[in-house]
Amino acid sequence: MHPALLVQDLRVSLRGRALIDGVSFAIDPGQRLALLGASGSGKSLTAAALLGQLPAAMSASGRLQINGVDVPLSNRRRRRAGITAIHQDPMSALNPLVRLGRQLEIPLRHAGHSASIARQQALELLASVGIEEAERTMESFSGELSGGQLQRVCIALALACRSAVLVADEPTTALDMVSQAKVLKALSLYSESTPSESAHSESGQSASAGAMLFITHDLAVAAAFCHQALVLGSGRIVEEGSMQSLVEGPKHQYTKQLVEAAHVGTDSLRSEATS
Ligand SMILES: Nc1ncnc2c1ncn2[C@@H]1O[C@H](COP(=O)(O)OP(=O)(O)OP(=O)(O)O)[C@@H](O)[C@H]1O
Repeated sequence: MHPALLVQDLRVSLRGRALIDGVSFAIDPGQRLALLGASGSGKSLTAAALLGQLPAAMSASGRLQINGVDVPLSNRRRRRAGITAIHQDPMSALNPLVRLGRQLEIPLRHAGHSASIARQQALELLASVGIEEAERTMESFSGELSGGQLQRVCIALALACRSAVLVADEPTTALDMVSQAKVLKALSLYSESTPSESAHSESGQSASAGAMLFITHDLAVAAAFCHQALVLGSGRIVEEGSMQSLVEGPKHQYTKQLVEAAHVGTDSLRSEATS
């Protein structure tokens, strides 16, 4: 079996300066890999390279495979190749002139669903990410929603695409704790669903459970949500392994600090709650 996502020796440079320097990893179907690292370590550039969204001045080399098929890093039409993004900035993903319901229905219709099934699934996806007034939201334009609502619509849109690989860059930062929990649940259902359960079972298009690259600064969320972790430092991998081994026995200085800070945060919250 091929990994859903294979990245080998990824390099990104800008005017001869290496910003990403030989990053390699693989994610199997149904697995979630946390991409951790200090600010400026190269997380977003790694995601941008995989998504074909690097700034024009940068060049990328290396190998990218999705479900065993090579995808040229120069190819910008990644959704067709089976990789979709959840961006930090929802406005960049949504068309302000098209009703949100229509935007959600387009990938579902492309997958071969009838208009009524596509509408039903769009409503279900909105509900799954905690949008309470799903019917009204379907009729709305992006300018009529709050930042947190828009972020959840973007997540629903990414799930509607049902790609083999989902790249989520800090997908829950703008959300309250309740919404965050709902979104993480919806994302985990996406990565765990099998062909018979998937949104595309009707058309037979979806091949297997989704793989996810999950970029976050929040170790607690990563630990609860991801199976594997990879830590970047100055564009290189400085630590990798199972999420559990990373939390229980961090080796690199940055990872140790991250684990320590997470403990300090939890301990101080606990002592505040009990004092
Ligand atoms: N458009 C750009 N032009 C020049 N350098 C850039 C550009 N974007 C990123 N870089 C540089 O590439 C490196 C990696 O940046 P990147 O945005 O990937 O970091 P990050 O790990 O995602 O950080 P953060 O957690 O703060 O989002 C940094 O040194 C940054 O200064």
